[in-house]
Amino acid sequence: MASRKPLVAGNWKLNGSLELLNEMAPELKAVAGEDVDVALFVPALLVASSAQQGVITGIQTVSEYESGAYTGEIQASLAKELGASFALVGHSERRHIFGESNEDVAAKFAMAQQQGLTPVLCVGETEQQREQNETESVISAQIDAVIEKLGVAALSQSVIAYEPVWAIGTGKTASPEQAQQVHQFIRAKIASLDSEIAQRLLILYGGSVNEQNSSDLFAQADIDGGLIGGASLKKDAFISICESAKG
Ligand SMILES: O=C(CO)COP(=O)(O)O
Repeated sequence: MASRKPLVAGNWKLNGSLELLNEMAPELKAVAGEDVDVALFVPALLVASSAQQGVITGIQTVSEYESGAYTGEIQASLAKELGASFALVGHSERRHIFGESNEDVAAKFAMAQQQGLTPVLCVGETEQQREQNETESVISAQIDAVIEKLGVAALSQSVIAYEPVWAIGTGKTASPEQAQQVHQFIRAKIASLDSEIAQRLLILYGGSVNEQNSSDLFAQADIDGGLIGGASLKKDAFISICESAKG
């Protein structure tokens, strides 16, 4: 079985500051190492500073357009040039607040990859969809949009983040068993198309991860780290979450 190096990534969303970045960067580099990769999805305007300080850096969204008359959009190629290595695509806040469809997300995934960024495809169901037993079909459709556009091989250069919408920013974490069940479903779904890609794929969990619950979540067989919102803005909490992902 392929061994997977855990990745813990902070998603600062529309929060944080240059000051916080300067304070956290040295400590994040110190905690990262052979046992865990640590990344930060900072607001776009902080990407250059974060990367210059040697932090593995991601951008929170990219435009599906390469360049041109699209005022306000974020150019994937420029994020790459400024030192980003990852791009979040399809975060539930982009899907639900900004109306991004599965097809939009697949287009952003394609553009990120085309420009040399590793896309982190966020998937997850709402509370209502879970209650109606639609979790697997919703997540399948979110992943299939990418596979239909680019083929399953595209997933070999990507990361998937399972973030149940009902667990984001609510303090209601999925239990380790609930999360593992969905992670296992995602890996099995991809394995049915390509087992090697599935074995190597990092699948992160996100949604109210904190320093109390991270160890149990990360101990699950198919959970390869986390995507951390609120707790990634608190230095000590975030460092302790990163530590807990080490074997
Ligand atoms: O959306 C998230 C990370 O992308 C999760 O946010 P919280 O950790 O604040 O629930």
